[in-house]
Amino acid sequence: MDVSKDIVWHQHSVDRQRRERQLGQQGCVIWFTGLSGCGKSTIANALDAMLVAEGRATTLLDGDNVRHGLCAPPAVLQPEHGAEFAERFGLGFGAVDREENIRRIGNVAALMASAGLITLTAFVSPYRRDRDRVRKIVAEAGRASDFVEVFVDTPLEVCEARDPKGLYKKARAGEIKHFTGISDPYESPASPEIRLDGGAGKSVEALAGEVREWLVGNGVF
Ligand SMILES: Nc1ncnc2c1ncn2[C@@H]1O[C@H](COP(=O)(O)OS(=O)(=O)O)[C@@H](OP(=O)(O)O)[C@H]1O
Ligand SMILES: Nc1ncnc2c1ncn2[C@@H]1O[C@H](COP(=O)(O)OP(=O)(O)O)[C@@H](O)[C@H]1O
Repeated sequence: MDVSKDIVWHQHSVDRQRRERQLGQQGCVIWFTGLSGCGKSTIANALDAMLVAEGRATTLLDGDNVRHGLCAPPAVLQPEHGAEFAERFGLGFGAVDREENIRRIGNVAALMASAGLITLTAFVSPYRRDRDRVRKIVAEAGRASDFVEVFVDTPLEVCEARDPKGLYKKARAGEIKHFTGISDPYESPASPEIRLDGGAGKSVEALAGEVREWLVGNGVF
């Protein structure tokens, strides 16, 4: 039985253009990607604060936070939902789990952009194919220019020296499997809209400012 045939798209009376007119802006997705510790969350957070101070409507989705709820690991789901459910829907860091993590986030981000929000996301998102799929989802929900990939290009040595959560230390000790940059790959974006030099001594505000300048310069706002 093909259940998908029984699911029909519902056209709502308030469309995207109406929501965007009301907010006085166009929705988009600003997708930060990079190694753990490269600065994604901090820079996205600073940009978010800048945009909100200018009166723009934004939202910020962050890997660590989303993995507490929408994309929780099996151990978080198990007490409430049971072992079978947790095993089926809980997400870890293997390639397929990351694929599903980014698929869920990508769809949520596209929905938020469709509601007219400037949607900032901060996920490691190490696989090019997963990021490209999100680009496609976001473009299909609106315009091709709605997806802006921001590669926070910080050398592994710098990220590892920062190690604010002690995760690199654990990964080196073999206590965390599939750790990006150590025991798992990171596929750098081939042609991101924006590349930030996260390890060159620039301040977080300067890097967030670079993204803002690009967005204004390229007519995203
Ligand atoms: N194995 C492994 N690899 C990478 N990161 C790990 C891992 N285990 C835990 N963490 C912590 O989880 C955060 C990354 O979650 P994401 O949802 O962004 O990852 S992914 O996009 O699905 O690859 C990441 O957050 P950031 O440091 O903010 O990037 C880490 O704190
Ligand atoms: N441009 C920067 N210069 C100096 N320290 C930074 C810079 N960007 C981020 N940091 C610091 O690096 C650490 C990791 O940043 P974070 O935003 O948590 O990275 P990610 O979200 O990519 O894991 C934090 O302690 C943060 O304060």
